Amino acid sequence: MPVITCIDDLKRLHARRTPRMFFDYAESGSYTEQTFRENVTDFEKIRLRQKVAVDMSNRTVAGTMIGTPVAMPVALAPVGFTGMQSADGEIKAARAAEKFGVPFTLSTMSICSIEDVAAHTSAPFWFQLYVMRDEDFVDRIIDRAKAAGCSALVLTLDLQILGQRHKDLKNGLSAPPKLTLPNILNMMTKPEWCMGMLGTKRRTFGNIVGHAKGVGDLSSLSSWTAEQFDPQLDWGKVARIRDRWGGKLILKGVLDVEDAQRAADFGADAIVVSNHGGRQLDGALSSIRMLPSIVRAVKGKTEILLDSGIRSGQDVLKALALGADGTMIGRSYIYGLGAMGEAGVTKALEVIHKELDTTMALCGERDIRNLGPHNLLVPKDFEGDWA
Ligand SMILES: Cc1cc2nc3c(=O)[nH]c(=O)nc-3n(C[C@H](O)[C@H](O)[C@H](O)COP(=O)(O)O)c2cc1C
Ligand SMILES: O=C(O)C(=O)c1ccccc1
Repeated sequence: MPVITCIDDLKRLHARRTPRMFFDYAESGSYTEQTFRENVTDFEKIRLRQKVAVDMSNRTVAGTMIGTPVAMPVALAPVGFTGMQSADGEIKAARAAEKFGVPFTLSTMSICSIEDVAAHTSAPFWFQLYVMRDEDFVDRIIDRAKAAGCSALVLTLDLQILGQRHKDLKNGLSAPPKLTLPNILNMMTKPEWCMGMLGTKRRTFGNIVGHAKGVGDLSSLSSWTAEQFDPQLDWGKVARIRDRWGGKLILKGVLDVEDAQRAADFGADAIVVSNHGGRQLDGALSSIRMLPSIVRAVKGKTEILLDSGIRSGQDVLKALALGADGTMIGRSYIYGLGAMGEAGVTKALEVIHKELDTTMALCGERDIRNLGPHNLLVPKDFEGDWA
């Protein structure tokens, strides 16, 4: 068993143990990948203020997210195809999150269905909705999430049409994977993954296949998305979904001050400041750079979560100190899942928890709720002078 000390170790192991098409899918951003890269490099530009000779005993990084206690304010973000990174991946990730005491979010585009995940966990999870053209399907999946006891609906607003990720087209990404000769040869070098997949029946989109009529051919994600996702999604339709759901609502993919204000006025319990991990609008600014202006506009009116680019506890601390109430991680836990299944997701959470706790102590803080701009050194031009 290799020694894992950081998220990057999990990423290397993920690349080694999981078929190329699925690792590449996770590791891609859209088009030139500028936004994907800057999500990470912009975190590096923010520096931390060291404080010494401060009592650091009895520390806590525990908090709450949308009113529920959490071991740390870090939720697992919705990730499509999770069950292709490792057999039954959504169940593994949900179990790891439950044991750790953080929320798990199940994607509409998951391999394990809502019902499957609910049957294999006991903590309520969050359900992420993509709005399809088929309103009956949308109504039914909302009802299914309610029936499964999901504690929040995460409505994703930044992907009605897919940003192109070049590698997915070259690899012929699909679930189940297309058995071309290069794919078969590559899979033969990943024996543990193959054994897992042979041992499960869950190899395609469990929330959709068998539930939506006329789903068609799912092998090309971009044309499938264009056919199935509702391009007319607007605030009116968001209201219809809010009313049908009736529970806690989180609006995901907000990257603009006016949109954040709209979401807050709309009564969202939380927003996720996100550029979808750099997978959608290439050229958008990083989420962390957009955070301060959104905090100034809506702090206290709706809970502010942030994702895109978090690879460490230091990154979580920076987001909280800049005013986020909580964070979500996507790739950081997917690397763990692809590397070592459920144990790898647990490892990712342990790594981030330990880094967050240590970094908080070295900043001279004992309670995560006391973090603020006083802990940071932010370059004067960080937010940029954009017209
Ligand atoms: C492989 C992959 C699949 C994703 N699938 C979904 C999805 O199905 N629904 C969704 O709302 N967001 C999806 N996202 C976006 C994540 O929820 C999250 O916003 C993003 O991963 C955050 O960036 P990070 O990976 O740098 O942490 C996906 C991200 C990745 C990397
Ligand atoms: O890949 C993604 O980022 C994503 O959200 C998605 C969209 C459509 C189908 C599967 C995943």
